[in-house]
Amino acid sequence: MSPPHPPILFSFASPDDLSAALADFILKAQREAIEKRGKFLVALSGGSLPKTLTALIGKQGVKWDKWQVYYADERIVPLDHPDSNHKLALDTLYSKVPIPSDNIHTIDLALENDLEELADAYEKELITQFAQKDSARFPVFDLVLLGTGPDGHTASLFPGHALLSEEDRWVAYIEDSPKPPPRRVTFTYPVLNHAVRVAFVATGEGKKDILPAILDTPEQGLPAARVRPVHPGQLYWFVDEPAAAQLAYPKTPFKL
Ligand SMILES: O=C1O[C@H](COP(=O)(O)O)[C@@H](O)[C@H](O)[C@H]1O
Repeated sequence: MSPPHPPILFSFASPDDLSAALADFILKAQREAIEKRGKFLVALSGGSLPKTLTALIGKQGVKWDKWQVYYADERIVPLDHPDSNHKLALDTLYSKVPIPSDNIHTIDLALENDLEELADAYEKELITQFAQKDSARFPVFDLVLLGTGPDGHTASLFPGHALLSEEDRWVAYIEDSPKPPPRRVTFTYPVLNHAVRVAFVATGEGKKDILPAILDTPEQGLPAARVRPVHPGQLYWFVDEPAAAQLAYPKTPFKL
């Protein structure tokens, strides 16, 4: 099997420039996905990511009715709680665009007392979506959008955690997240690393110390550095200048 492609790093002068380029990138991914399978399968993160998607609001060509959106990770709190990744995406994006609510796949909080069951139920929701055409062992998202914390975690995969070695489950749970809230569910590497494309987005000075550890010395094995989609999948990094300040990794001029 061919080795994974190296990550492609795009750096932008400002968060607004980044957001505009990311919107064009997403639109291209959407076009290709709809041509290929009639829908656009996207996984979203929480944290600082949703606000980088606001350039999609009102953008020509976005086929919101074709999007099927899942969460790369979610915190076990009510869906209208300020810590909920869904609430963040709803407030920042969905409430401002015509995406059908049936196309947004949230966790089932009726199962919150049994996280194994809750994670299984979310995994089944993926199986329903992907079983139609992809008979592969893993779901193949058209686009996974990730962030990384200052500790190098991504989704809810934290440094040194046992979940970094999960090879079978698509959705796993943790009850000891070092970042609150402690109870969460997360996609595992088998899902993240079978996507057609994965894009990390990192903005601001707060990310400048961790990015070299992820991109320049990936052998350190930080959770974000372990995202390497299998061939022919492609990994992209969208960063702004303050986040990129200490990176040696070569930048590629942005083009679609
Ligand atoms: O807890 C989380 O953190 C990461 C990174 O968040 P950021 O605010 O530092 O960008 C986020 O990607 C993840 O979805 C979230 O649950």
